[in-house]
Amino acid sequence: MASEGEDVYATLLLSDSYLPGALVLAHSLRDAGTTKKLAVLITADTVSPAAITQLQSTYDYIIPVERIVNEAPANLFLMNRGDLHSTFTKVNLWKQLQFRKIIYMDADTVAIRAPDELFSLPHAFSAAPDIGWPDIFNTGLMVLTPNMGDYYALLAMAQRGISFDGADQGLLNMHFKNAFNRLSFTYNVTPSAHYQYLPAYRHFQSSISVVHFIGHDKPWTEGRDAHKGGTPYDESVGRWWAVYDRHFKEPSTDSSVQETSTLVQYYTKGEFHPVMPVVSSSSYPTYQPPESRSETYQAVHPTVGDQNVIFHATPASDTEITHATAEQPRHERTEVPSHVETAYVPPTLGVPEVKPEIQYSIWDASRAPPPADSRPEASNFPATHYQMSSDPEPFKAPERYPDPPKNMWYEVPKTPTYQKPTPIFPWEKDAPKPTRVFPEDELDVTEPPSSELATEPGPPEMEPEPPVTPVTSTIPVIPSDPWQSYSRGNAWDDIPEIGRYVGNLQKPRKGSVQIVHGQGSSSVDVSDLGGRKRILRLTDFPTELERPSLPVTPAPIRRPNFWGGERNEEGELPAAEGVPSQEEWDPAVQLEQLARRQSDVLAQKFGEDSGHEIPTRSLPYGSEGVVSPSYEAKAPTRGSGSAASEPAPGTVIPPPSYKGPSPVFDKDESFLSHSTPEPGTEEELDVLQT
Ligand SMILES: O=c1ccn([C@@H]2O[C@H](COP(=O)(O)OP(=O)(O)O[C@H]3O[C@H](CO)[C@@H](O)[C@H](O)[C@H]3O)[C@@H](O)[C@H]2O)c(=O)[nH]1
Ligand SMILES: [Mn+2]
Repeated sequence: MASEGEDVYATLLLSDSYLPGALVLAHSLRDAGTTKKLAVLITADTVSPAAITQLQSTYDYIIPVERIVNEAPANLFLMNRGDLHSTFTKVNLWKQLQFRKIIYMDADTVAIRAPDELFSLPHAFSAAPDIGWPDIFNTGLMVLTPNMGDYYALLAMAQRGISFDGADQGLLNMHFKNAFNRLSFTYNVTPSAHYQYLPAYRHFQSSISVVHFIGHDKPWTEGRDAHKGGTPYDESVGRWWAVYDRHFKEPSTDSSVQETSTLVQYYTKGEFHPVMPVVSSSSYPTYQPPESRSETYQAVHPTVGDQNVIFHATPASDTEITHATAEQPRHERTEVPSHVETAYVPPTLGVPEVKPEIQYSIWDASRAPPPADSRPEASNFPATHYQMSSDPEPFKAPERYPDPPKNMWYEVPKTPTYQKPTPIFPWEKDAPKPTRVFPEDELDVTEPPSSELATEPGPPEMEPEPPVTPVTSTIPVIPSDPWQSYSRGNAWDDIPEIGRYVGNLQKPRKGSVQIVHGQGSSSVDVSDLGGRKRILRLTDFPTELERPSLPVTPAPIRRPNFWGGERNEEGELPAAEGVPSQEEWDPAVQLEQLARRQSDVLAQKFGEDSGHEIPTRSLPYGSEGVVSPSYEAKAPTRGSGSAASEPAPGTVIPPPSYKGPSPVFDKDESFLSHSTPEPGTEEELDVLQT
């Protein structure tokens, strides 16, 4: 753990592919004699354990941080650097509060001299100008004071993808704007293959502290022979390789370095020469190397057919490392016995141990076809077998789980956001505070509750309106027989404000409200004002005594009849013209009259002497001599019936003709010619019955 307020050099490793850079940087600082500690921020999801192990040999602090990915990386492609999708992770530097000051250096920088003096700067943030746009700073070297204010501001920007170049340099320049302490360019010299200002370089060359290999190509991805010239860039690349060779070039004089350098070589173009442990010695045919090459050794990757090997560094990295081993100087090795077969151990699975007694393959794929009897390429891939657990013990949860992350942050709102809604109803203003009491808490209460609430309300007290007293207790005592003392009142019946409110609502309809006064009545006329207490018992119904008796048959509702006629004043239907009144209508007499009339007509038509005798016929069985009890023979008031033609009661009626009505009947002959209307609707029948 870092001591309080320590100064530290820090770099960032987002992928194994920058491992050579990170290690060369650390060694360059150490070699330059810095007294400060070295820290490396790593993203554990994209850096392999083998790389971390390698870092531990050089760095004092390995600090895992959350990877911050730019979710809107469009601007990155403007500079063709999609591989910089996660450089926002640099933001995590600002929350390393365990350090007083940090000199951050990209993993693609190399120190010519250690710039320890930068720790003494009073400024919170310092950086050197960028060669592409000198008004802004380059973020390959920054002197910063960790603080959470900048951290949260930068994090918020990063999460929104705010950066003009899609990476950290655009983001940090947008945040700090011109508020940065501008460092000399000598602290972050960024030469390129196209560097043109040679006189300046020569003039300031001796004061250069740090060189930074900006751009897609890095010294370790181009190989040691790529820049052998004398340009400023070539010279800078040479400085990098000098540090590399001091620590990682094989054969190393330092045995500890030799044991752990394989992974670095793997990510350094031209430096990887895998060792292949023996897997079998006799069961496979052997390969005899050509005589001419028997004294040299060239290790090759056995899984590919030629010597240009491309490895994907990590699943999360899109950086490719190319090894052109065919161009590399061959390493002298002991001659490999001809009977030895080899196997490949991928360096990412661990750093293979190089033991002097291990013997090597001698087939050079660049010069000869594969041995005729060799095994398939992938036959020696390592295989791991996993077995299902046969442990019968049920799973037991551990006693405690790891603590939640400490760096989670949530600000509890200081003032509650809840606001009481504005009252709508009048009673809301003086509403009693709600309380919650359980019945068992109240069992020892002997005092009955508020009489107005718990007992049957008596006659209303016509008192001057008392001041509003809020209901103090809403907890009734549970009686032995709850039905006896059950109140039909409501709490709000006793609150005058509610009475007034409902009264106002009902004002326009006051006249039609049925208010029952009387003994035992609990209702009070809402119109009965005059300074009296107005109580409206909405839920109280009148007792049986109070209720007026209802008519057995309710009076029918009179409506316009279906003939469309108006009612007369009494609401009766208008009298039909020519229709005798009910009292005057005796159906038996009418039948007789009809029959007789018909006979008369027939007699006139056919003559007395026609020879046709109209037979007499009795009335249908049971209807002889039937006279309506209410019948009183009267002269019809209207109609065509003649009084003279009416027979006296009891007269024998001649039998009717069954020829029925026919054209022989003249138009105006006096017999019943109107048809009986359809029976009326129920309403009309109601009217008729009364
Ligand atoms: O696959 C990767 C990519 C980047 N890095 C780290 O991120 C840094 C920035 O990437 P780099 O390739 O060095 O970017 P530059 O080519 O230097 O590009 C410029 O633009 C970058 C994005 O704005 C800035 O981070 C640099 O400081 C600036 O010099 C590296 O040094 C590493 O520390 C990795 O570890 N792995
Ligand atoms: Mn860089």
